[in-house]
Amino acid sequence: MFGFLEQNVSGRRCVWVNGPVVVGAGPSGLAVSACLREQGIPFVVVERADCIASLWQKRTYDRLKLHLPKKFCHLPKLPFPEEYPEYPNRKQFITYLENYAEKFGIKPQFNESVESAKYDEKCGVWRVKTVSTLPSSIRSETEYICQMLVVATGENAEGIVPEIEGLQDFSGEVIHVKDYKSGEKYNGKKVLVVGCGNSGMEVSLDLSNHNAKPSMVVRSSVHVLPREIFGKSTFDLAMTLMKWLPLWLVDKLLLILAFLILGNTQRYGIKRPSLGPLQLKNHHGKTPVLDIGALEKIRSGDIKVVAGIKRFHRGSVELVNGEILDIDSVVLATGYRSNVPYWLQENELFGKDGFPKRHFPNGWKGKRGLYAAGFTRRGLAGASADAIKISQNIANVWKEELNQKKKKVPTHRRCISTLF
Ligand SMILES: Cc1cc2nc3c(=O)[nH]c(=O)nc-3n(C[C@H](O)[C@H](O)[C@H](O)COP(=O)(O)OP(=O)(O)OC[C@H]3O[C@@H](n4cnc5c(N)ncnc54)[C@H](O)[C@@H]3O)c2cc1C
Ligand SMILES: NC(=O)C1=CN([C@@H]2O[C@H](COP(=O)(O)OP(=O)(O)OC[C@H]3O[C@@H](n4cnc5c(N)ncnc54)[C@H](OP(=O)(O)O)[C@@H]3O)[C@@H](O)[C@H]2O)C=CC1
Ligand SMILES: O=C(O)C(=O)Cc1c[nH]c2ccccc12
Repeated sequence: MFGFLEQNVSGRRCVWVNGPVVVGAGPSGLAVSACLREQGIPFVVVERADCIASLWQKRTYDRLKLHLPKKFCHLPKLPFPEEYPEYPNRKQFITYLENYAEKFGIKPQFNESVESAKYDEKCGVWRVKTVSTLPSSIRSETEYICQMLVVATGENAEGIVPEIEGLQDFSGEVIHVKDYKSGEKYNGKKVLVVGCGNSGMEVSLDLSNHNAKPSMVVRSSVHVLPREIFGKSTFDLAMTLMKWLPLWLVDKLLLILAFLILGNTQRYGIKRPSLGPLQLKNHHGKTPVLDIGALEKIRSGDIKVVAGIKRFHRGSVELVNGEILDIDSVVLATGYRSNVPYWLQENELFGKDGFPKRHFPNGWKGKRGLYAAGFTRRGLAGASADAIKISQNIANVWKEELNQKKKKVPTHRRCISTLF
């Protein structure tokens, strides 16, 4: 896969990659790599962490389980083991991904963070610059040069930390939910959970299960659906209904069923958005909460629902309705963002928000050999769909180029002398 490897005068390693460079070794990067391996195409995977699936290994909490049934979450060419439960837990999912990487011989370049990637028009190549993330190492840099680039850095690359008045002066611990592991250490503590997406709901539940006292901030609205309806996955049911009915009608049915099972969530301070849950997910990327028990705790008062935040004080928080709550700690479950705009110097495929400008199913391919995997806002199933299309497209380009090379001298040779 490495054409050649050299040290240039400034100490930067330059690596010519025969085949695509894949940025990110999460489920999306692994899925693309596995499909490329099956097609016999060489590739290099670059990963900033020291392991595969770093979101799952390092930035998720102990009790996490997939919230969609396993048939919607496996990657291409390898279903979950039969003995896995319907909703695999975090450890099982990580084991599955490790076996996946092993099976397809995926060996990422770990501890290398991509800091910039730019298309070199003159040479017709992508220049992908990485910096070592190892703390003790001197800043070692590598430049990968390739003709195809697969962006697989994820929708959840960075935690969003909102600027809230007084937060700097708050005397207790403040963490983003990506650093939350368990409610164990919060026993007896009053914890403000900011945000009511799946993270905020599940962390509030975990805190309550560990005898902490969570208050969850709901500043606007959210759709809460039961994870299962009459023993069948709500997501599965929705997918089945969508084959026959328009989205708005499926939404109406889901909301009727949710009302019958959960009751009126508004009674507990949780307003529903005016757009239905699937329409909201499709048009705005906002995931409905699939409830695994938080609502019951809200009903019983073990999780308190509170209004938006006005400002923090040293040991308390002031809400927009004037209420003041004494709190010991804060968990910011305030969402994630893509980091693509920080490093990819391109503005045709990706927009300013770090997501492809064109929506599913059209956002996976750009120009000049650029691809986006895992930005469909459709979870793991979306990542798998991208991987299949991307690898197929790369295989076609690859085979075409091989045929052309048989006929004439490859064009990139002209450039090599100017690269160093
Ligand atoms: C808590 C949580 C639970 C979820 N549960 C489900 C679920 O049950 N079902 C479902 O379908 N989806 C779920 N999702 C959606 C989630 O997006 C996918 O599960 C999946 O992790 C996405 O894979 P990915 O490879 O696209 O991104 P990631 O898993 O985030 O992987 C991206 C990788 O790229 C690396 N990276 C980022 N930037 C750089 C850089 N500049 N240089 C080098 N490497 C970089 C990261 O370190 C990371 O390892 C969940 C998400 C979260 C946050
Ligand atoms: N078991 C599982 O499989 C789990 C899956 N996930 C997935 O991970 C992804 C990320 O979820 P999540 O981390 O919940 O992020 P989300 O983006 O879904 O939710 C962020 C929440 O934070 C709120 N918020 C943001 N800023 C503020 C602020 N300044 N004050 C008050 N509230 C604020 C938002 O409110 P508003 O709507 O008003 O902006 C929203 O409720 C989702 O796709 C989710 O499904 C997460 C956890 C568990
Ligand atoms: O868990 C997530 O974040 C997902 O994106 C999975 C997902 C894709 N489509 C959905 C619709 C409703 C709930 C979850 C998902």
